[in-house]
Amino acid sequence: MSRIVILGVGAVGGTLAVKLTLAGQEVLGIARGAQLEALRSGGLTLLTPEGALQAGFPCVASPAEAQLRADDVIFLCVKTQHTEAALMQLRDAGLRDQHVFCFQNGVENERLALRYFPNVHGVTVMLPADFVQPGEVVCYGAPCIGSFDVGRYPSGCDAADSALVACLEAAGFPSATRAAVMDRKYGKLLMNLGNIVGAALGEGVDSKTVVAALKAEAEAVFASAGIAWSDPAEDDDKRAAQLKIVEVPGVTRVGSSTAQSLARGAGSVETDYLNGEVSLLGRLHGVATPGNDWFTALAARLVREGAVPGAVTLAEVETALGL
Ligand SMILES: NC(=O)C1=CN([C@@H]2O[C@H](COP(=O)(O)OP(=O)(O)OC[C@H]3O[C@@H](n4cnc5c(N)ncnc54)[C@H](OP(=O)(O)O)[C@@H]3O)[C@@H](O)[C@H]2O)C=CC1
Ligand SMILES: CC(C)(CO)C(=O)C(=O)O
Repeated sequence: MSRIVILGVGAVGGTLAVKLTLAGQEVLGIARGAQLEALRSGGLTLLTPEGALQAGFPCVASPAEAQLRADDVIFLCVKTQHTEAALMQLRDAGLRDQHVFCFQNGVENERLALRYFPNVHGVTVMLPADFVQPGEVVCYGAPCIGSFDVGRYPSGCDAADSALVACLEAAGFPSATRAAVMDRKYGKLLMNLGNIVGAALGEGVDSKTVVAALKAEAEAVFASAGIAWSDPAEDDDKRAAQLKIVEVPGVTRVGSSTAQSLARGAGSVETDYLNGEVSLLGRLHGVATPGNDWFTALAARLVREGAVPGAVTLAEVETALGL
């Protein structure tokens, strides 16, 4: 397939860059900060349950330096709070009708992208990976590192989706086109409501009751809003069996992408577009979402205070949520 430009070479973008490069695909990374320096000097190392992989690929600091081509395919792999700025950079760099694939959680990225670009696709990302050290990503999925559903936004599938699925499969990611890809992304959003819970409490804490309360609010909101959703883990037994979270020897998993943002001191988290999406929909459709509201506010507080994962006690959460 033609050149793939990966905007955001972190956990998801970095994993894709290494696996696609090793499969012979032309890749250009767009990265920043210490990660850009590390990628330029030593490439990216991917630690997986089955051993380490390493790849070098060209990297630039912004879309303006990418010399975008008419047939480039863009992978958006930044967290949602960085999407608008990334889209502006792409537009200023001359992006027009090239296909943009949102390899991101939440359901807002595609809508943001479609305001500026006509060919936008959603991707459901099943790929548990940590990015904490520049130059290194750790993947915990086995026997496959990750899997994807791909489809046009808001719905449908086209030749670009099929070409991408073939390319992802050739790189070792079980993938499928899906005409209703956003149904899947709403289902994935339910899973991601627990991101901030694990980040706040720390990964070892039993937070099942808390997460179930957040999901129940979201399901009530989806029902009132008439939003269809499907569970990405349940309705495809074959692919579910292909990806389990397992240990990587010598490494302790940090946790969700939200926990990693706190651990890295990244200065922002994605919660406004995960739990905050539920709050927004609740307000639009007259459904109370006190648990998701509370965690969205908590996330902002944790960022403000420079907190690390595990800074909050279960007792504080249970009191706040009345559990
Ligand atoms: N990590 C995971 O296990 C999973 C993540 N996801 C989703 O995938 C998406 C990406 O997450 P993830 O890979 O974890 O994120 P990361 O924070 O690991 O990687 C994103 C990278 O993009 C960089 N970046 C942001 N804006 C720009 C820009 N304009 N130009 C260049 N670089 C930029 C960030 O830099 P900086 O750090 O300086 O902000 C960071 O290095 C999110 O929506 C997430 O929810 C989905 C499934 C699993
Ligand atoms: C499902 C999970 C938690 C995998 O790590 C994820 O999507 C994320 O980290 O954002």
